[in-house]
Amino acid sequence: MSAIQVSGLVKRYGAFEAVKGVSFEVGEGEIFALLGRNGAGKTTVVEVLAGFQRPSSGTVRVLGLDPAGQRGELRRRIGVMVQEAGFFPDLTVARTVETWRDFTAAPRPLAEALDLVGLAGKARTKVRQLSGGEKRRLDLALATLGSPDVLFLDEPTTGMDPEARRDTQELVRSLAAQGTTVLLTTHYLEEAQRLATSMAILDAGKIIAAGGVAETLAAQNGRVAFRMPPGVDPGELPLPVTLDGDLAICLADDPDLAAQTLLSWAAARGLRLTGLDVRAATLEDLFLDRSL
Ligand SMILES: Nc1ncnc2c1ncn2[C@@H]1O[C@H](COP(=O)(O)OP(=O)(O)OP(=O)(O)O)[C@@H](O)[C@H]1O
Repeated sequence: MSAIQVSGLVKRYGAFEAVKGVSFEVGEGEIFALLGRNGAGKTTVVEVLAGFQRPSSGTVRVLGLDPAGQRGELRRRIGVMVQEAGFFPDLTVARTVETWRDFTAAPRPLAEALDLVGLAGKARTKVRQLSGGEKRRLDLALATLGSPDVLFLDEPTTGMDPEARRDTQELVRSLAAQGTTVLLTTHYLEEAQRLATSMAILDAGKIIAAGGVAETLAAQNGRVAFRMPPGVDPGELPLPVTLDGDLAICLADDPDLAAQTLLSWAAARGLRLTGLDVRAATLEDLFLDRSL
């Protein structure tokens, strides 16, 4: 059974339709990334799934439950990390976690909760003295306190330094390996590519691309870029290119083969292709292609 099912979800704020008929499913233990630029509707979808907002129409199920109608039951089984956590600034990190433990069924011990997110050394620090990235980590400690079956992470690594981001990604991966289903939103396409098994790209409230990350990328063209040798007309090249200044860009489903073809062509003419850059498709390419 899918852990998350979204079918024809519409969410209106007054006359404004923020989510316009979105459908997707997330399997148990899967990491699913919801991508999209600012205002695409990602947070709205998470809020509906977590039971903070009612859908205007459409059906949403999390662990087979209706988040709006069965919120109490669902709350024990999900963890939510939202973009702006409402901490008490004068409580210490330890007190904050202890307070949350009181409201959580079968919570992790305090030390384990802090250790999990790398905040063990900050137990006695007041929340208002934490950096932005440390606050995100505290938020993650609270979201994972009850070892939830489904974890919603809205931009979990925003504001974190590269090391904390890596640690958080590692934690998300290990939680998923233990069976937790994770739905995350992110602006970092590289993060989605590294973590998620499937994804959907939202644009202005609609899904414009969705599927398995590996399959979607395999269907996307890779890219060969190089500086145009002086005096060469693009029409002379063995493969079609587009020009960006003197940078020639060739899109190809097999970029290694395209690079070989171009290099052989250049070698036969005694030319060099400087600045040669060959790479497989990334989510970034897909995102730029689809949101034009
Ligand atoms: N409570 C609300 N009332 C009115 N409009 C809202 C409300 N919440 C969100 N919106 C609008 O709905 C749209 C989607 O917002 P949402 O926060 O879901 O986007 P997002 O993809 O999460 O963006 P970001 O990446 O900036 O967090 C935006 O245009 C936003 O202004």
